Amino acid sequence: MTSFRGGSSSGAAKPRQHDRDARGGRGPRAGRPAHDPARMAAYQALLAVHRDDAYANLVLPGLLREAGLVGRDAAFATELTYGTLRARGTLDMIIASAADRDISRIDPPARDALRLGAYQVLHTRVPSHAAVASTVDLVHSVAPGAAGFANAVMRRIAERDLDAWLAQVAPSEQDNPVGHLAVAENHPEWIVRAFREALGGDLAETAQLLHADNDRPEVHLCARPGRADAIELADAVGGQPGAFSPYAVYLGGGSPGDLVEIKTGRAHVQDEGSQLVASALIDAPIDGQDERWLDLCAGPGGKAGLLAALAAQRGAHLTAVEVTEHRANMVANAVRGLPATVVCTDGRSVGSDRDLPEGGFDRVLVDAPCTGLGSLRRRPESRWRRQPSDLPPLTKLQRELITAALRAVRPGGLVAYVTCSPHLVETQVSVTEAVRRSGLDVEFVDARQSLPAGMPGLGDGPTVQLWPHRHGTDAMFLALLRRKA
Ligand SMILES: C[S@@+](CC[C@H](N)C(=O)[O-])C[C@H]1O[C@@H](n2cnc3c(N)ncnc32)[C@H](O)[C@@H]1O
Repeated sequence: MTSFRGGSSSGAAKPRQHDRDARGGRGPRAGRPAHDPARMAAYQALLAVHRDDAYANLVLPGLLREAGLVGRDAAFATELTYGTLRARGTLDMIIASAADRDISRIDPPARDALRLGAYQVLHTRVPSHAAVASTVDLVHSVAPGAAGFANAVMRRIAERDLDAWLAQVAPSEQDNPVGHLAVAENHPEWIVRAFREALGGDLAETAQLLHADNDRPEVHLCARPGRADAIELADAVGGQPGAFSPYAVYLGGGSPGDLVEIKTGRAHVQDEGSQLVASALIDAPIDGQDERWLDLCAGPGGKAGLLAALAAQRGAHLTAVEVTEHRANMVANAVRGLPATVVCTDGRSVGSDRDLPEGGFDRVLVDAPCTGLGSLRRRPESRWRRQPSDLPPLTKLQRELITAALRAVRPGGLVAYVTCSPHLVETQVSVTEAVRRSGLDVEFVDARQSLPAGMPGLGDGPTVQLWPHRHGTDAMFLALLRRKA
């Protein structure tokens, strides 16, 4: 049932942003061989993230496999990798203070090894002497000339606990409460300011959010409507049905990729918040025809998979648009066997692409490219990679895609604008500006009405902001718009 229309990959993957870590970084074998596969796997993951702009969640499974790490060793390597990446900014301040030099003046291989070592000393139950010795061994292996330096720095770090270091390197709580919180909770200050603003200025709640960002999130599955039932799926995988989405299952442990339910397309991995905002578009009432659904930014296909499964149940058809070819292929996989057409084109070409006629759709999802600040807990490195300068090009694209969606939907139809970011500039500002500039007659629909009855913490409407610390979901934003004429 699924068809695919290919196109150019005009919006090719964004160019890599090389930070100063890109200058170097060595794998093992430069000096003494390492005898600690778990720490070496974590080190190599850090190296790939900092030198090659890799994503830890993509690169680590392969490193664990190559090293033959399973069970507790794999869990330890994972904890070291994710924890070190999350805490990087604060660890760097502590390392710089202990080394008495700017972090940029420490060679990348030694720097990553020290980050791993400092994380163990300050955040884990690994005894300090073991953390110091294993770090020096690691530096011997990857940057032999820096072993003495690493030994001295690690010993200095191990002289104090985390609170004592925070008192030394963080701004004082009285003078700069946001700066203090940022260092104590391992987030860049500009992100803490943005979160606080989105939470109405409530610093105590912001602290809860930052804390939730630092917790290892559960894996959520989506039981595909018509193919699986959430309660049966939860039983089958040893998980729990979700608190809010009727399709959600919280996976207790294990690797989701190994589950037969995933391999056979009965379920897919998807944060519960993503399930809620996608299904809210379909559950909101509209008058008249309701068969032509459009997902304007579909790659890699999580929401398209859910929408296409719902389309199969409700006699609708999904057009799933994605600008990059490799992501369009992922969408095609996600909707295989379901009533969907995948179109590889720019979503802004509504009216000029034959697959995207003006007024040709009853429901349109715009899950726009964004900073992803709402899923920091799932992407440990991204909080230190993102910059405020990412916002202007993203918000421009967001507004253009919303405008395209408003042109694609028929009068009376609905558009859902979704971001995986709570940054007000990407949420409220993008959507109100796009509506204002569109010149079309558009009204905001109360999105809370399309979420499960009794769901707490949804604010005053009409838009909805989900939160990790309130709902256990990623911080997804949802605005529902009805085109009146
Ligand atoms: C936030 S992601 C969408 C996630 C997706 N809805 C899901 O649930 O898996 C945004 C997607 O929009 C794509 N994109 C970026 N610019 C686009 C454009 N001009 N037209 C269509 N897709 C675009 C990106 O390549 C990316 O795959």
